Amino acid sequence: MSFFKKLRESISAKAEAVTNKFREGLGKTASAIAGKVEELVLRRKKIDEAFYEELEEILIGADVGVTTVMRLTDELREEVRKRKIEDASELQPILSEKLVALLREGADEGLRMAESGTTVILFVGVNGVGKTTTIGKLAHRFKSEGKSVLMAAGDTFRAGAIDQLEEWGRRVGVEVVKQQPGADPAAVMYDAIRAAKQRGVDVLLCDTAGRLQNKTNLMEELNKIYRVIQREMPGAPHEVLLVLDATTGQNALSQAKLFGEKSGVTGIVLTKLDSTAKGGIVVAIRSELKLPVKLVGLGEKMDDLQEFDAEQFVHALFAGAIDKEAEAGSAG
Ligand SMILES: Nc1nc2c(ncn2[C@@H]2O[C@H](COP(=O)(O)OP(=O)(O)OP(=O)(O)O)[C@@H](O)[C@H]2O)c(=O)[nH]1
Repeated sequence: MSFFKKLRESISAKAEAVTNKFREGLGKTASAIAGKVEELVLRRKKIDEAFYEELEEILIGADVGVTTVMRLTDELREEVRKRKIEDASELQPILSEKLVALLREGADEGLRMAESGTTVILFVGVNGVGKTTTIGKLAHRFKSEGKSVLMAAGDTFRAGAIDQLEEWGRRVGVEVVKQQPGADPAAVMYDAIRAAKQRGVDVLLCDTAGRLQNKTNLMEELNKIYRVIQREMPGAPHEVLLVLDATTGQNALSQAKLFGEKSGVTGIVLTKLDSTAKGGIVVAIRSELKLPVKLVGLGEKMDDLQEFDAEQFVHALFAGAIDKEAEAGSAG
């Protein structure tokens, strides 16, 4: 059975609404990757060196990252040799198969939740990447699953950050633990953990500051927050999620390297995938950082946050080709 067929069957078993979200949100990246690959296949027809070169350009242009692209095309060459393929049109399903495999590598899918008591999730990342929005969306998600949620306004540095979180709190009906602007964020976390324990809250979502002007201070501040949370609630934080803006492309990758080394990041949230044609950055993050992409932002609305799913992602990218194959299949 062709990989597209298998993928289509696996996807159709998943919730249709989620599939549509991925398809809508990834439209720009799909044109930049699958759209161009399709055009290349039609134009070149045969798989030769020039074909691979153009394919590499397309993938690099969509921010898949040079190292990952080289790895992918090496794997493709080997597969093409093994299967004795000459016709370029047979390559699309193999490319998507390789992408799914790569995105799944060592993947620890889904958020890690506490076995009992409060799950604490700490969000880190530079200003403007979408941290507050992600926390608001996730609070909404947990609430709609019937969980009790509390948010901690740990960004005491940026004017307006506390208000912004409170605004989300009002919108989704979740309380925010806060102190005055300029207060010690670790003290906010202390209060928040105490409140979460007292009230038996299911999930505590913690915002942090993202100024990068002084890296050492930021890392020290994050470490202090981490230590307070750990001391007050052994086993927490259950996740430290680094929020990255997909529209910043390779810059997101360097932010991840910067944060990853020192702040105990356990996973990535990639926001604004809907606003970029360079969603290939997901693949680069997965393959170059060995960090799982746990959540993706696919729009500005409350329910535009999805758990990352390698199959959904690749299916959304190649949806056009997959639909065509399905039509051809049903016609024949
Ligand atoms: N299109 C789109 N926009 C998003 C997404 N996530 C966040 N945004 C927008 O990105 C902008 C910045 O989001 P914030 O949540 O304020 O960013 P932040 O990281 O909290 O910023 P600081 O509080 O300065 O650290 C807002 O206009 C959001 O609406 C997404 O998935 N898609």
